[in-house]
Amino acid sequence: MTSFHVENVNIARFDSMPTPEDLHASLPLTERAGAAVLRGREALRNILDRKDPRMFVVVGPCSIHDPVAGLDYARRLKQLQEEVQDTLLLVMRVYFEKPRTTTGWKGFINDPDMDDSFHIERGMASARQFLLDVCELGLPTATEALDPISPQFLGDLITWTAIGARTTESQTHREMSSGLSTPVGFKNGTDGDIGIAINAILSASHPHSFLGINGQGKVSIVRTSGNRYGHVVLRGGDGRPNYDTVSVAMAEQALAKAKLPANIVVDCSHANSFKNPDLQPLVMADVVHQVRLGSKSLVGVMIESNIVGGKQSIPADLSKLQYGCSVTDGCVGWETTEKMIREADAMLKDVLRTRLG
Ligand SMILES: O=C[C@H](O)[C@H](O)COP(=O)(O)O
Ligand SMILES: C=C(OP(=O)(O)O)C(=O)O
Repeated sequence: MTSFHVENVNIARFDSMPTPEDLHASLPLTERAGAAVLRGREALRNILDRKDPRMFVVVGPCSIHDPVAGLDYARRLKQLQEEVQDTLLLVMRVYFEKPRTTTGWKGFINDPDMDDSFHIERGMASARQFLLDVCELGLPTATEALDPISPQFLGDLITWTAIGARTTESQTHREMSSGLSTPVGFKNGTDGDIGIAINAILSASHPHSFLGINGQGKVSIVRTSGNRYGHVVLRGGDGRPNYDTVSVAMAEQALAKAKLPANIVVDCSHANSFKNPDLQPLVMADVVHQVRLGSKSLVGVMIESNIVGGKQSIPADLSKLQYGCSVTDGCVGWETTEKMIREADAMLKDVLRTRLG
């Protein structure tokens, strides 16, 4: 035993977490929730394989911070899904992990009490409960996979995964994606570079071996078989949108050059709307218009939406939080969301027949 302090110099302490199996045992996947996940994944694969002419819409809050409001949102979305199911597959954004440009609240798993107490063990359990509740409604869910360990805890409840603009270039995230059970949308970089998303799709389509944990929480060599359902998400960047016809055509060319299927999703938020939620309907209408004009590569859109439009900062006194309003990026409110989706449904009705040819 030496007196040298050379290891974990900057680690204050380790606290234990339940294992993924422990959490699954206390909050098991139900028959109904599992069926919703499988149905949603199959529908997405069919859209990406051009066996289903519909578009998918990843829609919901920028981040979940209040499960009660989140479930209120999910119930509304479920009703809307029934109305538009012939043209659109709605997948609820259930984002618990927020990548920050510098610092800020990192989401419901990391800090469920939003007071820097960082009860990750409770955050993970509440996140699983929330996902179960949404899947029980029969709604498919979408999330950003940021922490490479989280999918072991939550992956059975996820239908679509995003790799964010800040992590698409990360080898860790590409390796993780190669083993995910869902289709994965890779965002272009924050600087607008779509090349990193194409490299990510290529990388994730191959098998990888890397370090991770298994269901018993044991450090393991994870060996994956590769994920062939990677696709690009255009989110704009460097202060410029990239959902216009020229940008979409350039993305199609880049995908063709890489011998990848032309599957493109447009994120109506972020740099595509200069983070101004009021502009998201314009982006969505433009994308749907491109589909009406014959675009076959546009398979989906993303909307940041909540019950109440806009955003709020996290107050020191949490009782002052406005119900149903984002604490991260600004969102469109529920009425606008309904209008955007109903208008898209109406615009797509007569063109879907021609999409599979
Ligand atoms: O979607 C959410 C944000 O755009 C992302 O987490 C970055 O946020 P930030 O720039 O406020 O840190
Ligand atoms: C962080 C997000 O997006 P991006 O990675 O495009 O910034 C998001 O969709 O929540």
